[in-house]
Amino acid sequence: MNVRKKIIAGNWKMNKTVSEAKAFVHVLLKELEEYSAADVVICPPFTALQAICDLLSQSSSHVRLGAQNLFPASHGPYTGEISPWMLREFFCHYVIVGHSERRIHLGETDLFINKKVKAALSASLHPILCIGENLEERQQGLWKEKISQQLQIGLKEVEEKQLADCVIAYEPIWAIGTGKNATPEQAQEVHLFIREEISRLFSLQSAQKLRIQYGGSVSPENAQELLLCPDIDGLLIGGASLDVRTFCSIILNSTA
Ligand SMILES: O=C[C@H](O)COP(=O)(O)O
Repeated sequence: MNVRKKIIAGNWKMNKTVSEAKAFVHVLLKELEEYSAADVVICPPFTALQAICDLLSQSSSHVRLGAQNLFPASHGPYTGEISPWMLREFFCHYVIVGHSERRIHLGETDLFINKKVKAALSASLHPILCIGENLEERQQGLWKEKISQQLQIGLKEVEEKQLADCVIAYEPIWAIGTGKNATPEQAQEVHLFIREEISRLFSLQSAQKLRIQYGGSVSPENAQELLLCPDIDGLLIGGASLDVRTFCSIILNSTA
């Protein structure tokens, strides 16, 4: 039986001022006052973490805070970077690592992402490790090799007991922000493959416990059928998480 609790996360990317973030969270907390069916996570820009942390600490909601990135060191001469311990100050529970936008625009490699995964875990943060193939790799039938490599290197030296604190997000690059989501069949095929790879790298038991999110053009129209797939345990939502009513409708209509 699938006992994995669904996890719906909103990745705002480089969007929203602090006042916009506060207005969003006020409505979110009201809409989700009684809600606990899935874990809900908001990943705002660093600048809004303090304000959202304050709002969440005054509420009894189950909404969790996540960051969009971290640097794999506790402190030091890394201009412009944020350490895992700084994120802990805002009671962040989750941190996105390895998002394809950072891999593409900032040249992040699997090895560097692996350092971030381990840094997050050592500070008791839950890394959301993003993986996924680009259009060319999909068209050439190379997605298995790509995903296998991202998992193998991204989770290198992660202990099996730490894997329980990780979330994997499958985000096909060709589906991000394009309005062309992976079909439930395509996503399920990859999620099952990810679980098999995790079983190979760790154990069947750990693979069965691991939560695997789908991300890429999730909308109120496609969220429910994606979440009905047996190996899809949640969603990592970009564009559709920016409007609070849309985000709430996805959560309430697809996980209640
Ligand atoms: O982290 C979120 C993903 O990149 C998906 O973004 P999107 O929902 O705008 O396609």
